[in-house]
Amino acid sequence: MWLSRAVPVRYLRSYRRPQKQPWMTYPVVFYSDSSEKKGKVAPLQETRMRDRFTLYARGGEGGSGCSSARKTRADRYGKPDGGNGGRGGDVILECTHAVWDFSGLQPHIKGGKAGHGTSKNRIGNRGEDKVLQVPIGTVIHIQEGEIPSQVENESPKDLDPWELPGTLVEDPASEDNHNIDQDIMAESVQVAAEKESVTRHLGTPKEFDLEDYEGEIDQIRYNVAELTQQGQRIIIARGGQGGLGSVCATRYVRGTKFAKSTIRQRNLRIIEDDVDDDEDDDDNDDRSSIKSGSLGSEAVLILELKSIADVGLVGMPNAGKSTLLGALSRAKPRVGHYAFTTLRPNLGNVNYDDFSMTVADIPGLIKGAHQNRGLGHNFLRHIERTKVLAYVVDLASGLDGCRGVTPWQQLRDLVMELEYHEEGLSDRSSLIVANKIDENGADERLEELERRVKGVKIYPVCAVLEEGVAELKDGLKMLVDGAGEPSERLKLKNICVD
Ligand SMILES: Nc1nc2c(ncn2[C@@H]2O[C@H](COP(=O)(O)OP(=O)(O)OP(=O)(O)O)[C@@H](O)[C@H]2O)c(=O)[nH]1
Repeated sequence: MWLSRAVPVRYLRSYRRPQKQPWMTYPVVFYSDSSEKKGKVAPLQETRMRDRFTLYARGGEGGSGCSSARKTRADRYGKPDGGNGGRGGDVILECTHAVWDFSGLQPHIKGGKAGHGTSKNRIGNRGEDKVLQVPIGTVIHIQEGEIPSQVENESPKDLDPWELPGTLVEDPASEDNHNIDQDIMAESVQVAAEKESVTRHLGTPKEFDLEDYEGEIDQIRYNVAELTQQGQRIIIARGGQGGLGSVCATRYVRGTKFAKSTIRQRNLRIIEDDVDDDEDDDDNDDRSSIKSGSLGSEAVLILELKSIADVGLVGMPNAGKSTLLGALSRAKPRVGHYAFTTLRPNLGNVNYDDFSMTVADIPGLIKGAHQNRGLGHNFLRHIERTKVLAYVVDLASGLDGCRGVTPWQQLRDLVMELEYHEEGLSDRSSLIVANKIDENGADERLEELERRVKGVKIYPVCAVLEEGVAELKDGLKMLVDGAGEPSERLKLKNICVD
C-alpha cells in the first residue's frame, strides 16, 4: 500500500495523493515533525536495577508413546513398532557477562513440549530447552520444588554450583535409574539442603517483597546454588520423560502384571469373551499411563544478584564515588552534584599491565540506612563478595560553615551501617580515599583525618582532575593481590570522632 514505507516529509508534501477510488483502502499514517517532538529518552540510571526476581519454571511435557503394530502376511496380529515419546525440554540458567540484571527475564517459563512417538519405532522429538541468561553472581534460593538434580557436564566450572552432596545423577538418562534415584536423591538432597540452608532474616520489607512470600518464608531454602563463571549452566526444571511406545512397553511389561494383560490382549483378539470387564478397564488405565509422557518438574526460584567485584567503593552520597570510578576505569557512571545520583551499583574494570580488577560503585549510604533511610542498604549485598573496601570520604563536607558530616564521622557511620547490614562485613582489607583534596581547606582536613583515623592507609585524591589516582590504583592492587597487611582494615575503635 502507498505510504507504507517511511518517506521524508518534504517529499510527502509535494506528493499529490491520487483521488480515492472505491476499491482503494488506505492505511492511516500520521507523520509528525520529529525535531519538534522528541521521544523522552530515559537515562539508563533511571531504571532501577532488577536484582531480585521470582521465577516460576516448569520442564516441558514428555511426548506420548505410540501404540502401533506392524502387520505382515505371515503375522496377522503384527509386531509392536510404536516409538517412545520424546523427553520434554529443560529450563536452564546460564551465567553470562552479557546481562547486567534480571530485567530481561520472563517470570513464567516452560521447557518445550516433546514430540510423540510414531510408528516404525521412531522416537518423538526432544522438547526445546529454554535457556535463560542471568548475570554473573546470581544466587539461587528455592521457594518451591525439588532442588534440580543435574549440573550440565560441559559447564566450565571448577566448583559444583549446587555444592550439595548427592545432587549428581550418574546417568540421568537411564530409565532404570530415574525413578529409584530420584526418590532417594530427593530425600538426601532435602536433608542436605535443610542443613545447609542459611537461616537469616529477610530484613525490612524494602529489602524483600514480603507480600510475595507471605506464609512461605519458612519454606525458602537459601543459597542452594551460585552462578559465578561465564558459561556456567544449571538445569532448574527438568523436562518430563516420554511415554513408552508399544515396542518398549511390551519389553517393559514382560514379567510384570502388564505382561498378563499384553498376552491377554493378544488372546482377546482371538477369544473375546472370558475376561472380566472391570479388570480390563484397570489394565487399560495402566497401559495408557505408561504410554503417556510425564509432566516436567516444577520449581519456584528466587534469584538474587550479588555482584562480584574485587573492590567496593562505599561512601556517603555526593562523596565522589562515581567520579572516582570513572577516573579509575573506563566506566561512565552518572555523576551529579546532588545526592543519590547513583541508584544502582556500577561496575568498572581497572586494568594494569599484567593484572585487572573489578571495582563496584555502590549507591550512597547515609546514617540510618539500615532503617531504610535514603536508599536503604539493600544494595550492600553487592559488596558481600568484594575483597577490598575503599571508603570514599568527602574532605570538603561541612567546610566553610556549610552543613555536612566530617570525614571521620562519615567513616564511623559507614562502618556502622556495614555492620548493621551484616556482622563482619567491614572486616576486610580496606583503605580510605580522601576525595576533593582540591577544595579550600581540604589539606587541613586531611591532616586532621590522619590524626583521627589509624590502621589504614589514606589516599588523598581529586577524582575530577584525576590527581592521586595512580597511587590509589597501586594501593588497591596491593590489597587485591593479597600483599596488603592483614591489619589494614578499618575498625570502629580506630576512628576518633570526639
Ligand atoms: N571539587 C571536587 N568535586 C568533586 C570531586 N569528585 C567529585 N566531585 C563532585 O561531587 C559531586 C558528586 O559526585 P558523584 O561522583 O556523583 O558522587 P557519588 O558519591 O557517586 O554520589 P551518589 O551518586 O549520590 O552516591 C559531583 O558534582 C562531582 O563533580 C573532586 O575531586 N573535587
